[in-house]
Amino acid sequence: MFKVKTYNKISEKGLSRFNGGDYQVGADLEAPEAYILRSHKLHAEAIPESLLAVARAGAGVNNLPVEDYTAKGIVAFNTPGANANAVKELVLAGMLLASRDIIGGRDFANAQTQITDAADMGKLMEAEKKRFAGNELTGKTLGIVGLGAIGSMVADMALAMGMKVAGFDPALSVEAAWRLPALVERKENLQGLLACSDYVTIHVPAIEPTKNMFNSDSLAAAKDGLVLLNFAREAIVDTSAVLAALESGKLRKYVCDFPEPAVINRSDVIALPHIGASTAEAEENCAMMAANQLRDFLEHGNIVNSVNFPVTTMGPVEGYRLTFSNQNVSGVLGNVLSIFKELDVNVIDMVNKSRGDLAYSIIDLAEMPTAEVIAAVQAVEHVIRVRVVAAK
Ligand SMILES: NC(=O)c1ccc[n+]([C@@H]2O[C@H](COP(=O)([O-])OP(=O)(O)OC[C@H]3O[C@@H](n4cnc5c(N)ncnc54)[C@H](O)[C@@H]3O)[C@@H](O)[C@H]2O)c1
Ligand SMILES: O=C(O)[C@H](O)COP(=O)(O)O
Repeated sequence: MFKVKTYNKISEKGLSRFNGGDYQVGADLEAPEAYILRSHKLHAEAIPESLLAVARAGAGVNNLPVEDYTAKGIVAFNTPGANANAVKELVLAGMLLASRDIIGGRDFANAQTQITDAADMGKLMEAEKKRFAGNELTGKTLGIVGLGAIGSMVADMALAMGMKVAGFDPALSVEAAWRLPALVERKENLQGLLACSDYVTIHVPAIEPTKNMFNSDSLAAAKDGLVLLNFAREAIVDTSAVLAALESGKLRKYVCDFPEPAVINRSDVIALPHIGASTAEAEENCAMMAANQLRDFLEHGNIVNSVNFPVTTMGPVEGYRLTFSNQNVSGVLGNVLSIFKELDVNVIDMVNKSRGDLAYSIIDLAEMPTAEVIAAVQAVEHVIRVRVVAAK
């Protein structure tokens, strides 16, 4: 029996993935083996000894103490790309709302409750519509910062809208590069991207190198009248620099999914309450992916889409499987295999992968390892955590 503790509201379709397995799922569980959550912040919470894995149903993991998890051999998962389409669609909405005064026009029309005659209403609308005119997106340049799952979808969408697209992503993976449309013009630095763009949309993770990436220095390079869209995280943008740029006209509009008090109720800010991934489709996709990944790890020891462990898979467990994580230094695997030799344990198959300072191994054994074997592996220098899983 595995206990999976939930934080936030997780889609039922995702949680139903635990049906048919030996699982207890709920918000009030003691000594859980796993968490599944969305944006709930876990930095301040004690980490239970029982915890083996944490699945973030979503992309950003800045709400997780990932380094602490790594030190304890706890696997942190996210769900890459599972909510990207939802964010892409809201970016389009944000650009449209910033380009034409759709919200002002809606508010104006709704305010005319005193008019009862249709002809009078029509006359007023025609007379006042010039106040809400704007610009089209076609022909304008969109700069995309971060060309991963969301950034590449936004690029496709903008090209389909007839926009020119420029991108900046110094950490672009080969896989992400393959996904990018050839028409995206690659920029070598943020300033170059800001200088050529009418709209700039941010799709990078909140990590140390992206903290306050949009500050008074970088914004100074922007084309006058830029529309900046932040559907990534608050920490990436220095809000006081954004406010100064709005005052000076350097920025025309700031569209933001992570509002701070200083941006609320300004006519040049469109503030939304972190709804980029809040569609039924994205919530289901993320929850199903997170639950599937958790089950594969808890039942078989396999790891995909972790943010701290290497991808390590060996299919479903058919007999007896021992897994262990260790600091990535030489000799650990050899020492574990020596124990198997000494204690007469037959290895059937194995895989060993590393990622930075961490390594992880899955080893299929001919028999259930005894308590003596497990304790001996756990005692090997640099081994962090040992688990045994067996076929049902
Ligand atoms: N508003 C929302 O509801 C919502 C939804 C999903 C994701 N997000 C945020 O958006 C972020 C991106 O999501 P994603 O799914 O596209 O992630 P992703 O990992 O697929 O893409 C992130 C991209 O940023 C790039 N990058 C990293 N550091 C960079 C830097 N210094 N400069 C430029 N590029 C850099 C990476 O190389 C990668 O290509 C998430 O980390 C999360 O914070 C917000
Ligand atoms: O990083 C993400 O995936 C988004 O910010 C979505 O967060 P949410 O799951 O809390 O809506």
